[in-house]
Amino acid sequence: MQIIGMLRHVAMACGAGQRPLCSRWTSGLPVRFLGTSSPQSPADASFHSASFSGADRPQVLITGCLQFLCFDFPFRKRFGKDNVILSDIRKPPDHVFYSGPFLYADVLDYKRLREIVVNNRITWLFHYSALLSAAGEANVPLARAVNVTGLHNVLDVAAEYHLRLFVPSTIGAFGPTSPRNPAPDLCTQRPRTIYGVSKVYTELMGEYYYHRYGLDFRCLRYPGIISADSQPGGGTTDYAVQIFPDAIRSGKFECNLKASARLPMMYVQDCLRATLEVMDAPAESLSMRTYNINAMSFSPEELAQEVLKHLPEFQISYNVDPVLQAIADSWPMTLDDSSARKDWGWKHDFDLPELVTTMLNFHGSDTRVAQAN
Ligand SMILES: NC(=O)c1ccc[n+]([C@@H]2O[C@H](COP(=O)([O-])OP(=O)(O)OC[C@H]3O[C@@H](n4cnc5c(N)ncnc54)[C@H](O)[C@@H]3O)[C@@H](O)[C@H]2O)c1
Ligand SMILES: C[C@@H](O)[C@H](N)C(=O)O
Repeated sequence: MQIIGMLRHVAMACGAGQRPLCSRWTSGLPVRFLGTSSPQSPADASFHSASFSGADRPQVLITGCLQFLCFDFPFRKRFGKDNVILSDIRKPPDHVFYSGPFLYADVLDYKRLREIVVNNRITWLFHYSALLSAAGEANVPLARAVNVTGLHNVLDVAAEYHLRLFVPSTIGAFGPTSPRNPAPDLCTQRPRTIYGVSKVYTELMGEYYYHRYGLDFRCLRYPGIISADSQPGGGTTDYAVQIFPDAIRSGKFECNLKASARLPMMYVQDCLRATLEVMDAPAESLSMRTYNINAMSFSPEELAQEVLKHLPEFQISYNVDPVLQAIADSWPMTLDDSSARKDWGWKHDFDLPELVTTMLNFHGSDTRVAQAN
């Protein structure tokens, strides 16, 4: 029903002339990108994968790259500095602006996305723009626009230009009626946040475009991602990022989730490696288009215990936010990622002790540099 509703919405928008490129219809579906192409079978879909070989380096576009997940380093290292275009609607900091191509790209602007893809001969697209769980509940219309309408634009551009498309999903795509320990790849998914609903829609639409148009869509359900490079962007798992700078700077941390709120988490380096690995995987090795990936699973209490091993004076207190806690309660405690491990060899490197050592070292050296300056 949800998909039909969305398609109806697109149909109405086209009828009202809001989408100039949406002028033709096939089998009752919007075909702003279809031209004369006919539906492709999944077997045809592997054609797109096979076309990237030898010296044929992917030309990469990344949307929404400026906030939490810092894609610059591994992606440019992997594909070459000039072959990766970073984009966002925010103003880039110096280190991003001077490190390689950066463009303004609002994912709500379909024509601009097409222009960037055509002018730069883009072949792979990583679509990261989104509003996260807490930010989405704070502004549902904006989350619906960026996470759903933005996704429509990206899917259509990717299908039109035969791009390989990666879009992350999340543990937030599960809901209170999903199995929690662990959540398998395929199960009931009835999330209660606009973020989760938009990500289930992403998974289904990507799979649909794969079957219907042969789009090479690949998707991973990320756990809560922990990185030291930037500020978290309004998620339920943000506490597990903020605890480290607070522990180093003040020796204290006030947590907005319960001590026992256990969630799946992953260090950013594992997350980005998984993303590159699934994009590199031969199409024939993928038995599905959306995979769970798992690394560690911990509660605030357990994370604090691990921090205490390094900082014996560290104190954690709890001031539980009921909205965030309700979201956390509806998410899995851990994910079953056996299919990712079997199909394309996924294996995480960072468990809780390595994560804590790495994060504290990063913020410790950061603080020491700041003090020295
Ligand atoms: N951070 C996590 O723990 C986590 C976990 C699971 C999945 N993910 C997924 O990874 C992706 C990135 O997450 P994040 O933590 O970096 O999010 P974030 O909120 O920190 O960053 C999102 C980026 O999207 C950009 N954006 C917003 N509106 C836009 C628009 N109209 N056009 C273009 N860009 C726009 C923002 O400027 C921002 O830079 C999201 O799709 C999210 O669902 C993240
Ligand atoms: C889990 C993830 O999708 C994001 N960090 C959030 O909490 O919303």
